[in-house]
Amino acid sequence: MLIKTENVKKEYMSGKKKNLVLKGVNLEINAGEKIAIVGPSGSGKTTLLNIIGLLLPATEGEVYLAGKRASTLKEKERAKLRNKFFGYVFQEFLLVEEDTVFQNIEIPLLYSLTKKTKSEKRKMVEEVLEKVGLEVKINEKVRNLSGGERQRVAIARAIINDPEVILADEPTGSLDAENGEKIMDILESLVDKGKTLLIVTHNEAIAKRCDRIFRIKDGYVEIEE
Ligand SMILES: Nc1ncnc2c1ncn2[C@@H]1O[C@H](COP(=O)(O)OP(=O)(O)OP(=O)(O)O)[C@@H](O)[C@H]1O
Repeated sequence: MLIKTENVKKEYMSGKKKNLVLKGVNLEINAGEKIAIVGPSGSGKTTLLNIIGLLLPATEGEVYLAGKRASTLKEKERAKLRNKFFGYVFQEFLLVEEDTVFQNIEIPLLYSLTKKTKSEKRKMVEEVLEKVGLEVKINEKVRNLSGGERQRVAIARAIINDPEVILADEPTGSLDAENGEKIMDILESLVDKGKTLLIVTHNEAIAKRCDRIFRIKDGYVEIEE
């Protein structure tokens, strides 16, 4: 088992009122699985994804990543997991508009422990761009790209450090059906090569393409095989 959550709870404060969004989530995810996280707006999908991805602390409960207890990790180990274990794909892309596709994708390499030469970096960026079918745009500025192309750049950046798990928050949300399907094709091809995928989606057609669906309802997760 690659990822496990044990009785994960998350409470937010909105003003003086407490809002218990996750009331006790128990999940087990195996390597190579394709999981959709679905549920109504505000049900806690992004919250759950971010807790699993070490971007947000749980109020209670525990997350295990490759057997390690997340709560006991030192900051350095957490940073390493964020950089190497997870690849994050968000809807808002978080790309640098004025920079080229190459410059945007090499960013995670700048934070990696093993320093790369310029030509090594170029080769790695070319390889991931080939995986997402965007080689020809390597020197294009991001601001000149379409929504679907931007999402492909975001995926390329997420996989450049060869993560084990891809966490995707509504990666098809801003795209039309055809481009959304194409992005899903790319994510599926990565799973075929051994990666694990957790994808938050409102789109039932995208969810149906996954091995299992985690449906958040009233703070708990119902699992559909
Ligand atoms: N930082 C925060 N502080 C207070 N409340 C928050 C915070 N982040 C999220 N919430 C609340 O927690 C609930 C769950 O939010 P979350 O973004 O996880 O839902 P979601 O299922 O991903 O929603 P959507 O489908 O609309 O993106 C919402 O009611 C939201 O307002």
